[in-house]
Amino acid sequence: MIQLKDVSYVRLGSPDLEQAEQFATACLGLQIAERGKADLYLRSDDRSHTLCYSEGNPKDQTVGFEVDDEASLQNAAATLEALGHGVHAGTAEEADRRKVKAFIGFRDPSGNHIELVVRPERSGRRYFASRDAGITGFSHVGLNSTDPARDERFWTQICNARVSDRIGDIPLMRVNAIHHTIALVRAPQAGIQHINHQVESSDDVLRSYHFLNERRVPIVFGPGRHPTSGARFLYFKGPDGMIFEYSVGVDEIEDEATHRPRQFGFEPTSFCMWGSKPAGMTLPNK
Ligand SMILES: CC(C)c1ccc(C(=O)O)c(O)c1O
Ligand SMILES: [Fe+2]
Repeated sequence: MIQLKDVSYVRLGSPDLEQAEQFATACLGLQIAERGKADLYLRSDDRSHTLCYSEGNPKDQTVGFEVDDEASLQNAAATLEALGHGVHAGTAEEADRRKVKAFIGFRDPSGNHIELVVRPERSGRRYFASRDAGITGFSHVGLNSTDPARDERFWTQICNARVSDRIGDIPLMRVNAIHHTIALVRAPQAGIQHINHQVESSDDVLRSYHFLNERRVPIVFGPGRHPTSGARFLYFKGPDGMIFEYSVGVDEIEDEATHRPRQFGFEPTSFCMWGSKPAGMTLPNK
């Protein structure tokens, strides 16, 4: 069994790094950690980076998850290869570019590009962004899934994710005590469905709603409150249509042994208990 510890980073291809930088710093509220030759590294917490825009095709999207050590990485590679997943062993140069000690890459059953990493770099300097969005850290991703039941089996049976709750066929899965780190959302093709950052307070969510609205950043859902994790949220669109979420107050699962996932219907009230309806996201809005 592969034991995922946490989500580590997202890498997104971008045809326009300047536009990506403008959005990430002036709207989203991330801090520039470094500008490489073709990479823009961004921070949201005490890690060296949690988002990297890389010159290229916006369809190139990767999520990195941390595993314990190099032995776990070798075991993970063997497990995945035995299941028929092509595994790429990252070269030293590729690992440097990701600021990790070592990594492997593979595709999940829907075709999402996933990396498992060992020893992602931390920063000794405190995260300090030029826009005060109240971000406390990168927290979870939504992944497109062409078959959520199949992919749920992959993530739970092979990668030790546990289902905290389900909305219709969307599993919200945890890899540690936090309610969820991965959500699988039905879609016709692979891709990252959304990228979540936690913020400090409900005030930050509402402040950002007005701030982003004034700057004509498309708000696609919220402000609202998820009945599943209990979090107050806001979703908005960034470059190349990528959806970002701020949320605050995500539950933790107190007792791993006794937690039973709840089933919610695939309807708007299961996504927002305040009555907000998604617009421009592939979620039910009636
Ligand atoms: C996948 C969807 C939109 C979703 C549903 C529930 C929660 C939550 O309980 O926090 C999310 O964060 C989501 O992104
Ligand atoms: Fe989310």
